[in-house]
Formats: sequence, C-alpha cells, structure tokens
Amino acid sequence: MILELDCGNSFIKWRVLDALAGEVVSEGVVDSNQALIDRLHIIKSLSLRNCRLVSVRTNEETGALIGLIEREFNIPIVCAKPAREMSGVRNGYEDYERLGLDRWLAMLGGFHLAAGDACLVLDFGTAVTADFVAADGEHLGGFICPGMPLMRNQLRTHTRKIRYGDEAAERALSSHVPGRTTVEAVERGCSLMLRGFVLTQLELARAHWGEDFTVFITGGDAELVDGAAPEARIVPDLVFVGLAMACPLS
Ligand SMILES: Nc1ncnc2c1ncn2[C@@H]1O[C@H](COP(=O)(O)OP(=O)(O)O)[C@@H](O)[C@H]1O
Ligand SMILES: CC(C)(COP(=O)(O)O)[C@@H](O)C(=O)NCCC(=O)O
Ligand SMILES: [K+]
Repeated sequence: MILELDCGNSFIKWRVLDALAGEVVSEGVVDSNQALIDRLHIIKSLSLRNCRLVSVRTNEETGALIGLIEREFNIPIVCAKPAREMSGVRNGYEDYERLGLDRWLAMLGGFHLAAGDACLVLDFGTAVTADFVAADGEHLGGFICPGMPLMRNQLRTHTRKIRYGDEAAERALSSHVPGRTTVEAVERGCSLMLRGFVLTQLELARAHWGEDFTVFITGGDAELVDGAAPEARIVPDLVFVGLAMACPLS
C-alpha cells in the first residue's frame, strides 16, 4: 500500500492506495502530524510499503513529519520537488523553485486530464490560487488570494463586533441572499468574493483562449464556489493526480 500526503497550510490530506489496483483504500483530512499517525493506526490490515508527499510547509515542519512516518512505519518516503519542466508543463515562474508545489502538482494533474487543452486550475484552500497553463504546456503564471479561512479570520481579528461560532457560519451559507445577521453578512459576503474570483479568472482565460480551455476546481473549500463555473471539472484529488506523476514508485 502507498501512503499519499498533501500537506497544506491548514490541513494534511491523506490517502492510502492499494499498490496493485491503484484503488483508494482509505482517505481523510487531519490537522496535525499525530492525528495522521493515530488515524492510520486504526486502519485494519494496513501494510504500507511507500510514501509520497507534497508539502508547502517549512523544511523543518516537513522534516518532522517525515521523521515521524519513518519511525512509525519504517518505509521509504519521496517528496515532490520543484522542477522547471515536467510531463509537458513548463513552470512559468521567474524562479521556478518559488512556485508552490501544490500549485505545480495541480497543474500537472490538470494538464494531464485536459488531454491537450489549455487549462485554468483553481484551488480553494487556506489561500486561493489560479494558474494558467496553455495548450502547449507553458505555464503563464497565476494569482494568489486569501481563502475563506483567512478572509473570515481577518474580519474577526480586525473588527470589534464580528464574532460568531462555526455552527452559525455553516448555517449562514445555506443561501446567498443579503445577510440579516452579522454571521450571514460575513459568510455570504466572503463566499461571494470567492465566486467573483472564479468569474474573473474565467474572463481572463476566455481573453487568452476563447472557449478552448478546461477549468479545474480543487481544494477543501471547492464547494463554496459550486455552480459559479458550471463548465468546471471539480477534482478534489487533483494534487494527488499530479503527485503520482511527479513521484512515480518503481
Ligand atoms: N474534512 C475536512 N476537514 C477540514 N477542513 C475541511 C474538510 N473538508 C473541507 N474543509 C475545508 O477545507 C478548507 C481548507 O482547504 P485545504 O485545501 O485543506 O487547505 P490547505 O491545503 O491550505 O490546508 C477549510 O477552510 C475547510 O472549510
Ligand atoms: C499559495 C500557497 C500559500 C497555497 O497554499 P495552500 O492554501 O494550499 O495551503 C502555496 O502554494 C505557497 O506557499 N506557495 C508559495 C508561493 C507561490 O506559489 O508563489
Ligand atoms: K492545498
């Protein structure tokens, strides 16, 4: 079995694949290294052989996680590394090593799934990112904005009177009519910002490529923009698609 990890700024997305069938045996989202280990240990008949991971965390944090997995499971671990070019995609950053590896892998995955089409890759995590890959594989660059957790927390920490709990936040998002309470006004307002971001990115993509492109949406908060781009392909595991391409296990 193969352990796959996508270590974002807020959460670790994990899954265990059957090495032969390639099927997902188990998967989840955890908020700490120890929670990951605890969660893995309760999987019946777990027999990990390899691990591949991508991280946008510091080298120290990533190293600590790698050390922990090595101690717990004694398996080889490969980490996705920055590259100038891979699987037909050319990194468009001035300094290719500075491009977030989760963005890079999502682009590799998107370009592969788009099978020759240009692609717009949108990722809704702690940050929100957009990346443009032309049909010839050239990465034109992208955009980074605060995601839902950051927008919400900035309002909470920089105002005196915006305070509410998680449950009220979830209830508020059942509709997008103008809010009549603080929680509704904030949650719906931020959610509409994300939808506006999607529409702007679609406009930019059309300006580049007309109608000839594929849109991919991924990230933990992808459902917040549900319906904003009806033509988009929602691919929750897009980073993992790219991870398997960047870190093949022989
Ligand atoms: N099972 C889950 N556990 C935690 N957060 C989740 C889960 N499912 C969706 N989310 C949402 O995902 C968002 C984080 O997205 P994610 O792509 O994991 O971010 P990052 O890669 O920056 O850690 C959170 O704002 C949260 O609302
Ligand atoms: C843009 C990001 C913060 C997104 O991280 P995430 O929201 O997935 O945790 C991450 O890809 C990153 O740290 N990138 C490095 C900066 C860059 O891509 O220019
Ligand atoms: K991410």
